[in-house]
Amino acid sequence: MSKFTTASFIKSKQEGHIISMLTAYDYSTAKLLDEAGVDSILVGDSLGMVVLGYENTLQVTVDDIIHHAKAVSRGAKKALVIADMPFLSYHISIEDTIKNAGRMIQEANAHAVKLEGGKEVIDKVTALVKAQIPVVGHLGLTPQSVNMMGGFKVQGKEEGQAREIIEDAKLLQEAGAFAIVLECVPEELAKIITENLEIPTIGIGAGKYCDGQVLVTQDMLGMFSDFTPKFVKKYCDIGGNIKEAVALFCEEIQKGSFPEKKHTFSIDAEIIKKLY
Ligand SMILES: Nc1nc(=O)c2c([nH]1)NC[C@@H]1CN(c3ccc(C(=O)N[C@@H](CCC(=O)O)C(=O)O)cc3)CN21
Ligand SMILES: CC(C)C(=O)C(=O)O
Ligand SMILES: [Mg+2]
Repeated sequence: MSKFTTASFIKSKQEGHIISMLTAYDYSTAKLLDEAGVDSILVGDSLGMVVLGYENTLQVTVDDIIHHAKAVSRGAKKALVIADMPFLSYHISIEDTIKNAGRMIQEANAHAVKLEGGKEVIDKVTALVKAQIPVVGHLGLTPQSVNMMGGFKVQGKEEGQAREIIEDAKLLQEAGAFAIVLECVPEELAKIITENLEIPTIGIGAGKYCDGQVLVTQDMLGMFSDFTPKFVKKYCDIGGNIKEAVALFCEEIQKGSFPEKKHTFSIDAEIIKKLY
């Protein structure tokens, strides 16, 4: 069991602790995030873009998420592990939804699942909670709807759409979600939603009033350069460090300065003589 639980989410909101969440797709990254003290790790379907090189998240499968969530769960000792439900894994039927989410818990050891959408997924959220599977909602820019939204664009700038997001957030809370990710919505709208809810909001491109913040780890470490959303802050330049290190390796093996004596193994000279 994780040290940071679904109950810790609600408690954090009540006590003013800002919930930290970052993505991970592998064991060693999860271990680093966990050791650094992150509250929660999301095995996001951004996996498709960051790790698998797809153009969007639509090709990611349940098996993909399970494969990576298994590795993440082994590396996360304290953090709460959330598995993203991929495109079409919770749209067809309630039965399929519970089976797919159940696999995230049973096979991958995730503690909770996240799914995108508001009123259109409420029946699925209710069924999952009834099946004892904790659910995180996701509103605003929902990348699995990229073909409906016509791109990755900020959501909720018009009154009607803003009201819809506020309403969807309330519905998700009523259905039993324990947190809601708000992606790419205006800061003042995220403030209203956060004030209206008892469950915490976790923002990504949603400003400072949310109860928690989430980023894609490769974005904040400077390891992903296909695009950089406005909401990303680069906390370091691991990508630059990797390029420098790799260039140095290539140069040193040409020059013969790597490997050195200390990187090699020895053998008795008598044996070598016999081998010639
Ligand atoms: N590496 C990575 N980071 C993410 O945050 C992320 C993913 N991948 N994949 C899944 C979704 C896709 N996301 C995205 C992708 C692009 C923009 C983007 O380019 N937005 C523009 C325009 C916003 C507007 O003005 O409407 C921006 O400037 O931020 C935003 C979110 C967020 N998620
Ligand atoms: C950006 C976060 C919230 C996400 O859904 C993902 O990484 O897939
Ligand atoms: Mg996602």
